[in-house]
Amino acid sequence: MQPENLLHQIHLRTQKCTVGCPLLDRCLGGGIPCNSITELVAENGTGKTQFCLQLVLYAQLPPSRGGLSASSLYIHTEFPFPLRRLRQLSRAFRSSHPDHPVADPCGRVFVQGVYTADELVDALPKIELFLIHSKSRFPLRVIVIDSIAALFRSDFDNTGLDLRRRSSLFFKIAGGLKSLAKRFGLAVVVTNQVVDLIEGGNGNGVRVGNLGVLYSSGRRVAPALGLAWANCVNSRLFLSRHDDGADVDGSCSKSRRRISVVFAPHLPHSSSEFVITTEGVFGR
Ligand SMILES: Nc1ncnc2c1ncn2[C@@H]1O[C@H](COP(=O)(O)OP(=O)(O)OP(=O)(O)O)[C@@H](O)[C@H]1O
Repeated sequence: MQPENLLHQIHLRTQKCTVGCPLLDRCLGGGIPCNSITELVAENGTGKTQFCLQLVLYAQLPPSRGGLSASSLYIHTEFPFPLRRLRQLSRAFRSSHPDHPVADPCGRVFVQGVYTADELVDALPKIELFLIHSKSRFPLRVIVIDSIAALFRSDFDNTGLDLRRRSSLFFKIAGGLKSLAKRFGLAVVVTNQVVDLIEGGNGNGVRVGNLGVLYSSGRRVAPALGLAWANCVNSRLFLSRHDDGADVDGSCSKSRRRISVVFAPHLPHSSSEFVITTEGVFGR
């Protein structure tokens, strides 16, 4: 067997979950892969949460339509959970899939608030028990953590001790999630924020993935949580935003949004523009 055949087989065997748009699925090689952790990284308001909300609804579709016939667990780390938006997307999902057998798709999304990294570590064995004992027609196959960065924003100082404690928590959380993902065939998605990089500097001097530099809203940015966390995720997708200026009536500004593959074991570099509408997130 040649190495490239092996890679081809792994790629074919990994089930993917549609993100709810054929153009975006194509850019992502079929959707969000199971058995691994995918990170969405972007500045505030770019659409990370919109992607995740759409994913947990579309995961309910059968595999013949790109889904996993699955329920999802949405762990939110910032208050409040966007329930109204989930309901709005759910209505759009229902009208585009009138034959979907579930009357209320929101009922297949379990929502849990977790507000510290230690709480998340404590939640992992409970999620494992739930996965072991769940006998649902729609088994839990998607876990979203929105956002992982928020768990590490406070409570940690810039001392050696705290940095070690932080890295150790990264590895505990990512190790636990990866093990669950592999054992139960889960698609795990985590969102991460960005920090501004000082113009002229080269960040931490380490290039991670296909894109040398990341720009959003005209600013050079880098994923929050740094290199230790970058090594914890399998795939990283970067969502960027570029404002085109104010509308004619001056009421609001239009944003062009783009999703790009920074690194992924199963994908070359690719990218797609996308828009967010009342009905959801769509590539174009
Ligand atoms: N009902 C809606 N109709 C159209 N666009 C919407 C709607 N709700 C949200 N949006 C768009 O989604 C954007 C917010 O996206 P989202 O909350 O996913 O950002 P985010 O990247 O998760 O930000 P944060 O890091 O602050 O959570 C809004 O700026 C708006 O453009």
